[in-house]
Amino acid sequence: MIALNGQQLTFMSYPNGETRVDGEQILKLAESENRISLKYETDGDLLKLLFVKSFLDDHRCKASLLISYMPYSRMDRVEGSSVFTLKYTAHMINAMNFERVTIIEPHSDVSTALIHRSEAIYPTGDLLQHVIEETGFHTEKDYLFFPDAGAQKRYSKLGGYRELVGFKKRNFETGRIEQLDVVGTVGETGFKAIIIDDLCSYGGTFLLSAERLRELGASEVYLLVSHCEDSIYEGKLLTSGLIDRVYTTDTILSQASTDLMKMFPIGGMYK
Ligand SMILES: O=P(O)(O)OC[C@H]1O[C@H](OP(=O)(O)OP(=O)(O)O)[C@H](O)[C@@H]1O
Repeated sequence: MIALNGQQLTFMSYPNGETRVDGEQILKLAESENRISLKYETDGDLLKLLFVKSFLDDHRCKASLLISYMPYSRMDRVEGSSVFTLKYTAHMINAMNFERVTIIEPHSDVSTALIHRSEAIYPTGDLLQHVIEETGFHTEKDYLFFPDAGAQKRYSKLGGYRELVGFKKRNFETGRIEQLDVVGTVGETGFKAIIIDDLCSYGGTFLLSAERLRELGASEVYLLVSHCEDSIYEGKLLTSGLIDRVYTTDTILSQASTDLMKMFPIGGMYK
């Protein structure tokens, strides 16, 4: 999905699948300085972004870009036979020459290192306050849980909480999380835990996290994840009985289809 200055653009397709871009629609919304928002749904959105930005360039209109979820941000290194596709996605975005690129919670610093004139923003800090109020979380006796060192680093500015960190091993051939150990100890049992991370795909990471936290004595386990794919509904997390509620945003997810999920409209806020 592409929005220009807060208005979603519509695209038609030619019979062979090529995209028909309506220049009149773009020019009606265009100003001398423009904000393009990308809500990544398919790779085709990257091509649409190129068409819109190039058309604005031809009309001497400047544009900045907001990326709700940075596509390929997890492919931030070479792993086995997996290609470093984030690097090539960043090349594409750099070639479009935006004035400024703002990325909502990229998976790692590699995204902002590769994309020119970019910055990352982290709405999870604000959302955590909502979750704390809604769940009755006590900072003196309850815990935040980061499933891996990357999550702990990403949210290192969230000070003043008791923390537990996971150490996870993913099999890159199958994509499955094969092991997740908790680093740190807890005092009393019967505590609440909020798992915090950037992305939920099938939810395997959080299923194992919730299992470990319950074994340690957690009585309530919540998940706060900034980006959530619709594939969460195909995984076992929501039916496991191990998670009390999932809090996420609309940066990827289309809708919260169960009461177990709460979706904050962040993508809209940053349009
Ligand atoms: O729902 P799931 O399928 O479990 O995926 C979610 C996990 O995947 C991502 O990490 P990833 O394992 O890619 O992190 P890495 O950079 O440490 O490999 C993300 O940060 C979550 O931790």
